[in-house]
Amino acid sequence: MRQIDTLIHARWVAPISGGSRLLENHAVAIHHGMIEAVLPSEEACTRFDASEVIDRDTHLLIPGLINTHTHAAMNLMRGIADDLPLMPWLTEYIWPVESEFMSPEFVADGTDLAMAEMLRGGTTCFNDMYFFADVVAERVEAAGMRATVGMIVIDFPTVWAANADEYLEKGLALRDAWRGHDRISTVFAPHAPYTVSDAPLKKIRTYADEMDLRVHMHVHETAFEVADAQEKHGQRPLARLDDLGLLTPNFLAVHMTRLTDDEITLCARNGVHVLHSPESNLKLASGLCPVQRLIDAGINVALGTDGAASNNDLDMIGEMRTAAFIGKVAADDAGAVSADTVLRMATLGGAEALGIADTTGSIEPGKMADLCAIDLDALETQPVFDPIAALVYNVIREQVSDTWVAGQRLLADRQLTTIDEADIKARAIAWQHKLAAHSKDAS
Ligand SMILES: CSC[C@H]1O[C@@H](n2cnc3c(O)ncnc32)[C@H](O)[C@@H]1O
Ligand SMILES: [Zn+2]
Repeated sequence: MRQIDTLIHARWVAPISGGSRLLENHAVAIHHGMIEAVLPSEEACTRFDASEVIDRDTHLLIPGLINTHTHAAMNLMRGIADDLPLMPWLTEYIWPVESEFMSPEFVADGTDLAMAEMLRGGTTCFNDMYFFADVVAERVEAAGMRATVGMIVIDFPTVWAANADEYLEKGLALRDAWRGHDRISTVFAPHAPYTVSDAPLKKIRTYADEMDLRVHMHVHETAFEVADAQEKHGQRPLARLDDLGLLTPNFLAVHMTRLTDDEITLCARNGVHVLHSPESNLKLASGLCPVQRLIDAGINVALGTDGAASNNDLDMIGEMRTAAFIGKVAADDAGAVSADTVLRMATLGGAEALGIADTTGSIEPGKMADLCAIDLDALETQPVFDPIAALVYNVIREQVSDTWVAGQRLLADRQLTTIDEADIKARAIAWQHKLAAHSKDAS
């Protein structure tokens, strides 16, 4: 018998890749953080002697969910300014609060709160875009999560950097500091076409090509953005980004509403990935992303929540349901954006977008054990004809029992193992008192 670290027996396993849609009564064998085998439970008992055996006999085991677009620390601004469209939300509330309160402490506490929420909802990896990315990386390291951390650029001075060159310098220093880390990597993160000028975008394009790094950017979020770009640059944002050479397989375009057929063809031809954030798009009334049309054109569409100030949660299970529902309406077709499609978007599609699909995103030997167990035993989930459909159309995130990253159980029977829940809750409430005067309700 082979000695291994962990054997997880599950009622169902959805591996996402490898040919089987759903396996019943299977086990996942884990050693040194890596998946060693996925095999029938009975056979696993004869082949492996595990130090830890975990039975999940009413559960569905899926790859850990990958939140491909968020601003984790914005969890501290959850509910500060609701019921507003993007630009007034940003310019009258969010940016003023950020300019007054942004600090390493804010980012540390906000990121911890976000990671606690994400792990409790089955998310194992997130792609972040925020200030003090050095602090984000340190908190991710401490919590044991996986993340791609944004080397942000925005063309106005903040407490993080004075100008685009300094943002880039700090980003590249961050990349050097975390290069080769097994769970943390860096991506360029220019904020949006309307906040970053041509010169820094050209530099980012050159660096991204040279270093083969992803470029994560809000694009075509609203009709206003598109109209404003036409007025200021004489062309729509995607056309400008294309002229700047940014539309490549390294480009991650967040939001992507108001797309023409030609723009979809352009993105497909250039291998652009789309990071779909349906709840933020709905709440800010930004617009619809034509997900099924993008998929039909051959574009990889992944899923993200955006920040908690525009969502107002980091619930990837809820986001899957919303993506499926709104995707059907956008396509005028109940068969569009199926449960299987959104589960793939939230797992392997996310890993492909972030360039980490050799490490995570599916349950197969050789990948890291980034996993999520969901208990389907709840009365409200019965009867379970199809566990994947139940997950997308019925389950709530409180049914997530366990979350593993690289084989480490970061949520065990709904208890976080690396983040102190009571402490982070108290810190969030302390920030609420500091920020209270800036909330929309107070004005
Ligand atoms: C440069 S750090 C990130 C920057 O983005 C702001 N932000 C958060 N959500 C959105 C969104 O949906 N669209 C555009 N900008 C957003 C955040 O407040 C930071 O300032
Ligand atoms: Zn965003």
